[in-house]
Amino acid sequence: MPPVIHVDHLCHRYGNRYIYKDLNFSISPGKIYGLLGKNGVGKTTLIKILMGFLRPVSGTCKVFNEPSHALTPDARARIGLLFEGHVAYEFLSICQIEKFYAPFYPDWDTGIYYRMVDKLNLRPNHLIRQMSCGQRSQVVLGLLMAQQPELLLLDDYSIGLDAGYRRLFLDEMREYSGQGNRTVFLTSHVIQDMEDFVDEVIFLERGGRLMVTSLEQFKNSFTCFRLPVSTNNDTPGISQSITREQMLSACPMLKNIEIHHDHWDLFTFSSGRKLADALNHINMPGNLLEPVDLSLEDAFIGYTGRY
Ligand SMILES: Nc1ncnc2c1ncn2[C@@H]1O[C@H](COP(=O)(O)OP(=O)(O)OP(=O)(O)O)[C@@H](O)[C@H]1O
Repeated sequence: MPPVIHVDHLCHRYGNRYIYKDLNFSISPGKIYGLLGKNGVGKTTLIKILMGFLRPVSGTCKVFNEPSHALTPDARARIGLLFEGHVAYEFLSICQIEKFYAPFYPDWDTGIYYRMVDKLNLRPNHLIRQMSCGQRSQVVLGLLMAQQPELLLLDDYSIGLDAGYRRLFLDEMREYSGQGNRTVFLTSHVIQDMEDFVDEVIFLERGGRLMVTSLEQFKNSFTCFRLPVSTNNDTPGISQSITREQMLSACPMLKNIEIHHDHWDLFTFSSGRKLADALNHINMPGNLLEPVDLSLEDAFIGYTGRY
């Protein structure tokens, strides 16, 4: 099956500052993809390119095999967009906004829209700008679901939502993605939401390095091991005189190290055995490594670093 999104040698810059020089990835239909990366790496920029708000400086970004900045109306009608959690046209009421959106989408289903917004128990002429953030997200859900899009692009759907509304949103998305070959591509700063939700994660790092992997594969292969720090050189552990940079350059299989006062957390894609051997080889106490359980958020911070 052809990819839903195909990004090839994508380059973008603001002024003379490059955000990415050579970004490449593909998105297959029928899966939920979560784009993860630290603040400022270029997630929103990528979403803006995918949504056609920005034209890439060079390279291609195709959605349904058409350049994202020049999509035909037919291709547009297959895509549901949510940008930074916002619903546009807040001056409209619940029923007015439905009438406004409907003609743009050939598969529009008014019943789906009202199934979502009826949960709010508000009058149809209630204005969107007079709603709470969570209530608005219910209208957003109704507008997105009624389009019955094949691809949903969601930028920061969780802005301002409490845990209950976030859960509601994700439940609807899960139901949506379970029907046919529907694809979701989302960003969120709430990593724990992604843990039970996404199939694939796309890690974007500063400078445009990118890793696409299944969530399961990432959680199975990216691990953390704890090494105690030797206090006053009389307890077993890593010597206090060694720096993080020395350790990283002596042991290339380490992706990252977090230093705490009494221990180091070592993040790696290697097995405990291989890491222990590598540490022993450079006269570090590899035999003291202890595996650490990681949530997706821990793994994300371990992978990308804190700052
Ligand atoms: N219009 C613009 N002009 C100049 N620089 C910009 C513009 N928009 C974004 N940037 C810069 O590009 C970089 C990437 O921004 P972007 O908003 O894509 O990051 P992000 O990964 O979405 O960040 P966050 O997680 O904080 O939302 C940032 O350093 C930002 O300051």
